[in-house]
Amino acid sequence: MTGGRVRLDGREVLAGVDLRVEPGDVLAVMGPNGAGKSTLVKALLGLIPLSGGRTEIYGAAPARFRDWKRVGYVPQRLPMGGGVPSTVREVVASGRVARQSRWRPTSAADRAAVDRALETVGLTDRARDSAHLLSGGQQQRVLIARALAGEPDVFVMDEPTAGVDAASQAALAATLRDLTGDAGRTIVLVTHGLGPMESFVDRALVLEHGHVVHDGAPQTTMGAAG
Ligand SMILES: Nc1ncnc2c1ncn2[C@@H]1O[C@H](COP(=O)(O)OP(=O)(O)OP(=O)(O)O)[C@@H](O)[C@H]1O
Repeated sequence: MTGGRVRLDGREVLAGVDLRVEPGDVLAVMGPNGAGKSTLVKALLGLIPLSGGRTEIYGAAPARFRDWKRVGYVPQRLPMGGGVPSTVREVVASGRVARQSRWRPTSAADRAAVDRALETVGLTDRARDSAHLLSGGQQQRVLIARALAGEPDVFVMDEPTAGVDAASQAALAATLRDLTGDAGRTIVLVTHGLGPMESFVDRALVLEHGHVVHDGAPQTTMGAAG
């Protein structure tokens, strides 16, 4: 993103953000409530239009980007679709859609990836339940599993551990740590505290009032989970 600006309801929410995420970066986006963190990650993916500046994903403007299987997005909460209630497994399997085509519908590899993702977040035994009937923290784990199932190169996660209990946070941190390092995945995650992720997050971007006030090594005060 270069000079990224976003206006919402006449207010400048992102005030000219420059951010370059390199392959293999593990970046935490931090800052107080309302600083623009969610807006930033949505704008990076083209989910919110910029009012100034530009952003590219693997060299393409979001509207022209086609290779969505490379990107796994974890939104802040499960979108409440108005249609037929989906099971946990169906939501997780939707993370494979960008890998499928009319000519190559669900394969054994897809099913195995969904099984692995469910297992990783500890929801194998809830696979047939309606996702909307799960608790908030469980729904968060469903969204994480959906991104994992897609086996993307880059994960963009908006407060993945919000509302998730300590044991599940530690499990998620271990999963993310395995995706970094030699596995080479790129992670951009919004969080209020690094908590168990402190050992592998190598860069923190701190926003205040839509401005970047820090971009570099995480500072010790950022460790506390929040
Ligand atoms: N759709 C919208 N319309 C108008 N204003 C919005 C909209 N979405 C967000 N905002 C405003 O933009 C600002 C930044 O919101 P954003 O959700 O990006 O903050 P955040 O840093 O992610 O906060 P939090 O830590 O509470 O999740 C807030 O003041 C919010 O009220």
